[in-house]
Amino acid sequence: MAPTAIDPVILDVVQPKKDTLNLPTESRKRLEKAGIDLSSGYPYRPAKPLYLQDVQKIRDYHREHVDPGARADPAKRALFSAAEKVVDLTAHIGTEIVGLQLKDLTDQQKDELGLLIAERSVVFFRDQDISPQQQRSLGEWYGEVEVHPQVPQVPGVAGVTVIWPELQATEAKANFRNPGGASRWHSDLVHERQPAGVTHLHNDTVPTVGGDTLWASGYSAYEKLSPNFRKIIDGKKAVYRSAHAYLDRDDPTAGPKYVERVHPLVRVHPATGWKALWVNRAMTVRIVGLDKAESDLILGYLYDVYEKNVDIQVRFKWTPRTSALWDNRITIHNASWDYEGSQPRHGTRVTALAEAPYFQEDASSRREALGLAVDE
Ligand SMILES: O=C(O)CCC(=O)C(=O)O
Ligand SMILES: [Fe+2]
Repeated sequence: MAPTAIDPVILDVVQPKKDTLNLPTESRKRLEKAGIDLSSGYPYRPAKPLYLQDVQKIRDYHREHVDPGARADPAKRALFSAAEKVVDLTAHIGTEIVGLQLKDLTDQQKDELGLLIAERSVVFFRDQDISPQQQRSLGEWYGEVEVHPQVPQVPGVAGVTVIWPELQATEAKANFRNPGGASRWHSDLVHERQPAGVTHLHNDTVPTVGGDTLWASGYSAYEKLSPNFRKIIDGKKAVYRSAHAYLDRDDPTAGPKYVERVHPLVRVHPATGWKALWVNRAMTVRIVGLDKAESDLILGYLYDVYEKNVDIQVRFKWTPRTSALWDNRITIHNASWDYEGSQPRHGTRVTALAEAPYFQEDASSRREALGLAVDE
């Protein structure tokens, strides 16, 4: 049966507006240097699949995931000895590496970087000379590179998505009071059977003022909870839903529906073995086994702990050609839209999918593992 009522948001996504925006000069130069064909419009926007049933089938099977960070030298000698400087940006989260080009990392350094990202949650590299193709190759090291059914992509390089807030604002209204999109606390691709691990965003053009991105630590959010409260949520599961909605082939008049998936509320990172709170306000629907009112109350509290404790967050000021690599298993993030589209911001992004989230009762917390004071 043909759909009779299609949500305009979906229509926008499947029927691209062609080239109404100017690609920022430095972004264009980078893409042209990489041999990207811009002649048929930019970005490339996949139109299918459009139906929930089709999207649900994508990657709905088990894949082995061996985490590169889990086999790395814990001292990260190859990475650290080659870097000019390694600077922690806050005590809990965020490290900047100076003097290395991501495209030139050895296999050993890539493993060690995987472990550093797992420990520090997000790692930054400024002044990178990296093509979308090199970005995808690096992403493949950390897991299967996700190819999104709807999100705009770099033409000819499947799996490299385009993060261009100006473009996104043309699809879903954004304004100062309701910026929407990535400008709210979230984590990427939670609806996948094996959700996002390492995501690498390379911003080639950024505003001179504003457009920062914030990350918060899921390890530390978990450790902000009392030991008794941790016992309540340990082992619980929740329903997570996709950022994008799709038409239901069996019920096309019902409006857009999300892909939903059940995962643990607290998960363990395979490289560090530490427990992390894994919720986000944008995409967690409910805790399985609780009444809605109970679930809403607990989730609301967990979001607050995660979003409001500034000591477990990092706020990063971008400069052009900076790469950020973060681990979605242990963080939430939020892109500030304070510049309100007044200046261009453009980047390319690759996400590596990781293991199916798991919980392990006897796993430690980060503070326990680091020998810091706990439970006070
Ligand atoms: O634009 C940003 O800083 C982050 C956007 C985002 O949420 C993402 O790339 O997953
Ligand atoms: Fe995101």
